[in-house]
Amino acid sequence: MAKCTEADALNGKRLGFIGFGFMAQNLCRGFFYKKILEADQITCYDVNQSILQQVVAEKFEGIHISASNLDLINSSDIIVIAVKPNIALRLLAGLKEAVVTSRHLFVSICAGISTRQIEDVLPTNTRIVRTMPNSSVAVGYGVTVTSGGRWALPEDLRITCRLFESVGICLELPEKDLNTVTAISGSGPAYVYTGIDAAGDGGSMLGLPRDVAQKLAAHTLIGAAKMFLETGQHPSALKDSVCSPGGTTLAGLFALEKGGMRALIMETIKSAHDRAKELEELARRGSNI
Ligand SMILES: NC(=O)C1=CN([C@@H]2O[C@H](COP(=O)(O)OP(=O)(O)OC[C@H]3O[C@@H](n4cnc5c(N)ncnc54)[C@H](OP(=O)(O)O)[C@@H]3O)[C@@H](O)[C@H]2O)C=CC1
Ligand SMILES: O=C(O)[C@@H]1CCC=N1
Repeated sequence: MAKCTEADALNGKRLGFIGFGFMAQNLCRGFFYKKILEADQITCYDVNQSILQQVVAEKFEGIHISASNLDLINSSDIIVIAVKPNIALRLLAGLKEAVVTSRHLFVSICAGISTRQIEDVLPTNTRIVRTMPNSSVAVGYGVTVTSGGRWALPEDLRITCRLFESVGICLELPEKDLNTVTAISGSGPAYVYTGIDAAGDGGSMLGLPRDVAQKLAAHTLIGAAKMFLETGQHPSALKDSVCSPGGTTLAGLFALEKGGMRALIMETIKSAHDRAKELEELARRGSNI
């Protein structure tokens, strides 16, 4: 598991987003927040031009808006593919050959789609890095995993990691693991939000203001995660240290175990992984169902 750092890898690079929906905006917000790129270095294109103009004016002043994906590629060095998986391959296959040149690096954030699928629709030798970031990049606490395609150079992985490391942690793993990563950290924020929401309901049921209960739950998550990461102790040992004999925690854990929490989390990850694999096949057909 390689961790990447490269201080000046992004100097002067121009970054373009194909698709400027939730995730592209999260990334852009993170890059702005961490001041990793100047607004002038970023270009975006989205089919929803009027919404795009409004979003850029309100949140990302100074970034460029392209008139088409072709224009965007012409004016960018690093192209982030940020459309839905079922759209990506057909969109890329529709690009004229001459538009994609050896100076371009394509960075896909699409769930399920393999580097081989992208390579197959772009000119031979096109450099591609597949990534799986998560939405927390927006606040600088993202988790991203990268994997290089057949023609990606070590420098391409360094640049990509530099980019994503600026908005969280970034690891490089073999591509065979990317669907599992998607199921854990890519989709993970949604599981966590559901847990915070449920804690809000539980607290509220007992008379605590819902927002207070949600905040307690969120900070408890941050604290427990930091304890695990910083002490290096096994999660079971940390759990045991909270459980006083005959106390409240074991009473709560008993309810969790009866409800099948462990199996449920494992099943959740397996289901999301299996869906990522399905997306690979669906992308081939240009379908999402
Ligand atoms: N959301 C997340 O937390 C994460 C998402 N991802 C991946 O990121 C990608 C984008 O997801 P997300 O941001 O959630 O999706 P969104 O639907 O919010 O964003 C995609 C955007 O691309 C637009 N679009 C559609 N066709 C084109 C086109 N031909 N050219 C340019 N833009 C186009 C869409 O418009 P329209 O809506 O009109 O179709 C939409 O605005 C997906 O592949 C997903 O797997 C990865 C990690 C986390
Ligand atoms: O739900 C999805 O398919 C995308 C990929 C990971 C997070 N959102």
